[in-house]
This record gives sequence, C-alpha cells and structure tokens, in this order.
Amino acid sequence: MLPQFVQSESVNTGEELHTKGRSLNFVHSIRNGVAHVVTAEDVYEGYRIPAGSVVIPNQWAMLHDETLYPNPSTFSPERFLDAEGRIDPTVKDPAQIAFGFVRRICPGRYLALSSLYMTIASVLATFNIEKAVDADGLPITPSGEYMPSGVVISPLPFKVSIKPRSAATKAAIQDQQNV
Ligand code: HEM
Repeated sequence: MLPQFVQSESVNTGEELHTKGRSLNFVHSIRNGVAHVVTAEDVYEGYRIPAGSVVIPNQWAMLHDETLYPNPSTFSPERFLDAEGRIDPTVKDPAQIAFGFVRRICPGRYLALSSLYMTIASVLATFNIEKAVDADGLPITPSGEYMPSGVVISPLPFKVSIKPRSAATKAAIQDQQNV
C-alpha cells in the first residue's frame, strides 16, 4: 500500500510535484532524547552526576559524531556497508542511538523501522525523486538548513521534483486513489 501523502499529493497532476516540504514528514528529526532522572550518584568520564540530576541525551550530537559517521550531513547510505555491500558491523547502527537507551528504550522501534522500510521502499519503487529546477532549468539544491529550534525539527522548506517512475506506477497510484 502506498503512503497517504504520496497518493494525495502527486497523482492529481500526474506530472511534477513541487512541494515546500510540507508533505515530506519523513525528514523530521529528533534533536534531543527524553529526560531521565538519575536515581543513584554516578561518575561518567570524570563528571560526578548527583542522584536526582536530570539527564537529557543529545542524540543529534551522537548521530552527527564525526568519529562514528565522517561527514555526517552527507547523504551516504553506503557508509553502512562493507566492501561486499553487506551491513558493516563496525559502523554503529544509528537505531542504537535514535530510539533511546536501556530500560526505557522505545518499545515501538520495530514497528517504526518496519513501517519506515515499507514506506521508503514503496516511494522509491513508485517515484523518481530529484532536485526541482528553476525557471532556467537549473537544479535547485536544498540549503540543508534545519529549523533553528525545537525538540523535533525539520529542514527549512525546499522544492523537490517527485514524478511517477512510469505509466504503470502512475496508473497504480490513480487506482489507489479511486478505492
Ligand atoms: C522513528 C520513529 C520513532 C522514534 C525515533 C522513537 C524514539 C523514541 C525515543 C528516543 C524514546 C525515549 C527513550 C528513552 O526514554 O530513552 C521513545 C519512547 C517511547 N516510544 Fe518511540 N520512537 C519512534 C516510534 C514509536 C512508535 C511507532 C511507538 C508505538 C507504536 C513508540 C512508542 C514509544 C513509547 C511507548 C515510549 C516510552 C517508553 C518508556 O518510557 O518506557 N515509538 N521513542
């Protein structure tokens, strides 16, 4: 099944969709984790953390750690693969950071990862996603800038071109809309 935002946005034109990012909800990012209270005094790398302290993990910083992920803002899925194209176990799995830690780790993580996999696979199988072009036909590169603040943040609005990959995928989407 295709994700709802794809069905509703792109097929009415059937051609090119320019969006200001409002339907691209999958690009939201969590900047900070959930606050926890330390129940017993602890020492971490020389820092004393008294009992009762509130600790907020900075998952954004962890997921942008250059020592774990060089050039972290570069889209580079192959960074997670070894020379044979398999998952490289020496590169830390971002899911071990994004969903929190130990006892209160997100119980919805398997549902979230499966849903994202199906959504992204459906979108990629159905659409060509490319940079939008300006009036002169030149590609517009998104700034890559994010909202300045917020626990959950999104990229600043940007234009993008989303087109059905073929007449067959276009017809399949239109069929879905008629259900
Ligand atoms: C990509 C999607 C998701 C992300 C990035 C995410 C991330 C997180 C994070 C960071 C926490 C806090 C963990 C901590 O306290 O250290 C959390 C908690 C939680 N999440 Fe998720 N989550 C996602 C999807 C879901 C889904 C789909 C569900 C339910 C179906 C869910 C249910 C929960 C619940 C119930 C908690 C509270 C757990 C507790 O405090 O014991 N999450 N999630």
